[in-house]
Parts: sequence; structure tokens; C-alpha cells
Amino acid sequence: MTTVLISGLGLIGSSMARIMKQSDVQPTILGDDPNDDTSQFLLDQGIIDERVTLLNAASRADIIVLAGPVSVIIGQLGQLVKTKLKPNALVTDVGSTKMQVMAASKPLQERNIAFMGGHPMAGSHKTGARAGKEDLLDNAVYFLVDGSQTATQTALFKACLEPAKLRWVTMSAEAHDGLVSEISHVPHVLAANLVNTADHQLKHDAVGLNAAAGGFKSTTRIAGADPTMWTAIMLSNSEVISEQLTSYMKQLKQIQSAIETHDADQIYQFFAHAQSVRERLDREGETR
Ligand SMILES: NC(=O)c1ccc[n+]([C@@H]2O[C@H](COP(=O)([O-])OP(=O)(O)OC[C@H]3O[C@@H](n4cnc5c(N)ncnc54)[C@H](O)[C@@H]3O)[C@@H](O)[C@H]2O)c1
Ligand SMILES: O=C(O)C(=O)C[C@]1(C(=O)O)C=C[C@@H](O)C=C1
Repeated sequence: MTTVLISGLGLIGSSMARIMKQSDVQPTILGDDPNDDTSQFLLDQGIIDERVTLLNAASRADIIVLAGPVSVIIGQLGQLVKTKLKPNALVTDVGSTKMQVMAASKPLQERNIAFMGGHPMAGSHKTGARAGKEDLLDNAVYFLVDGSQTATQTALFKACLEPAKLRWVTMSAEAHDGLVSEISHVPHVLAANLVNTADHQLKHDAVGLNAAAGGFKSTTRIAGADPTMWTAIMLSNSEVISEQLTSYMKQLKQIQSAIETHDADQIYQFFAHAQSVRERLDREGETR
């Protein structure tokens, strides 16, 4: 019988618990979350089998999944070093950044505890266990960053998540943080900035933002995401995000200049390139 302890039972942690319950592994799921309402809801739904605290129950787990905000994950890695674990236990996480997490896991790995970094590339702007879903991660890319895990431990973890039909991609923490900054972290900054700027500019406009339709709403859906989670991500990948924002601002200045000078050709190329990339993305999504 496999026992999985999930710490952080919000959107991602509770979705993973739901998926694991559907797997052939049928693990016993121990859940740790400071939120009483969340924990009771998941117990009532049979999504977790027992409410525990991470440090009290860590010694019972074959797999420990850290699924709180990145800042919490980093703190917990420090606490787990001083905690008795099963000799074959695998510790893993779901945090959206990997360089700081992998660095924080070093002392644990030096104690011969297996650690593997992880990050499912799916989610939502919604948070909490009630927003979690059994199909949230369906067909998503799931990044893995090698630590000190064995092939057997990786296989057991993958078997627990088998119902989601994940696309496992292994890469270094550096490559992960660069890539994910480009396709997730920077877009979250831009979406929030669009909303804040429009709100500021239209403050005294009687109709204002209420007239916003699909264009504004679909480009800014992710601005509805949780500020605690995104503050932790920004602080944890600040250098890379800042560098990419510099290059983004350079590109923005180029299109601004083309618009100012009525350079129709450059403006057309700007939109035509984006359109073809975006359409390719949709096509690839449909064939999956
Ligand atoms: N939201 C997404 O789209 C998404 C996608 C992939 C990965 N992630 C990553 O997954 C992690 C969780 O994100 P989420 O969207 O599930 O957030 P969430 O806010 O829905 O859930 C976080 C949970 O962690 C709990 N928590 C807070 N402090 C804790 C502590 N000290 N010990 C145990 N639990 C604690 C909270 O009570 C909450 O239930 C983050 O690291 C995030 O970067 C998020
Ligand atoms: O779909 C969303 O709303 C998300 O924000 C999911 C999303 C992203 O695509 O940026 C958010 C954070 C992650 O670490 C991975 C996925």
C-alpha cells in the first residue's frame, strides 16, 4: 500500500489528490493544510483519507508532495531535513520555479533523502481546493528536474498521476526557469499591468472598463490569479523575469515606433507573425 502525503491542498494539491485517487496505485492520501475548511471539505469528499501535519506524518509517507506557495515549499524543505522519513521516501514539489527549490533541497539530498523537482504546466487563475478538478492536468506538460530520485521512485510517482496522461519533460532548473518565465511568469506581469493601466487611465470614464469585451477579458483572465502565489513566484525568479521584461520593453518600443511613423509594413509583419505562431499553437493543441 502506497502512502502519499500532500502538503498544500489548494488548486494543484487537491487536483493531484483527486487524480491519484483514480489511479491503479490507489494510494492512501494524507493531507496537510492550515485551512480547516479546505481540509474538512476534502475529507468529506473522500479526496484525502486523513488530515495530518507535514512534520508529524512525514515518517509515514512513501511520497511527499509539497504543493503550497513556492516560499512555503522552500521553508518546508529546510524543516524536512530535520525530520525522520522512510528510507525510500521521495520528496517532490509542484512549485512554479525550480532554481531556488532545487537549491533548498540540497541539504535533504545530502542526507540521502530522494528529492525530485516538479511542475505541472496547467492550472487556473482560481485558487483553493473547491476549484481543484480531477481533469485539471489532463494531457499537460509536467516538468521534472532531476535531483537524487531513483527510477523506481519516479515510476511510482508517475503511476500515481497516470490518469492525467501527462507529458513528462525533464530539464535543468535553469532551463525550466528561463522557459517558464517566458511562457507564464512574464505573461502574468503583463496581464496584471494591462488591467492596472486600463483601470488607472479610465478612472474617470463613466463607461470605462465595463465596456471591455472578449479582447480585454481573454488577454487579462490570468490577472485574476492569487497575489500571494504570484508574489512568491516573482521573488523566486526575479533575475530571469527582469531580464525578459527588458527585452519585452525593447520589442514594445519597436512596435510603438512603427505605429508612430505609420510603418504599415512593419505593423503588418508584427501581427502576421503573432497570428501564425498563435494559430500553430491552437492546431498543435487540437491534435493532442
Ligand atoms: N495555480 C496554478 O495555475 C499553478 C500551476 C502549476 C503550479 N502551481 C504551483 O503550485 C503551488 C500551489 O498553487 P495553487 O494554485 O494550488 O495555490 P492555492 O492557493 O490554490 O493553494 C495553496 C494551498 O497551500 C496552503 N498552504 C499555505 N501555507 C501552507 C503551509 N505552511 N503548509 C501547508 N499548506 C499551506 C494554502 O492553505 C492553500 O490551500 C504553488 O507553488 C504554485 O506556484 C500553480
Ligand atoms: O491557466 C492559468 O490560469 C494559469 O495561469 C496556469 C499557469 C500558466 O499557464 O501560467 C500558471 C502557473 C503555472 O506555474 C503553470 C500554469
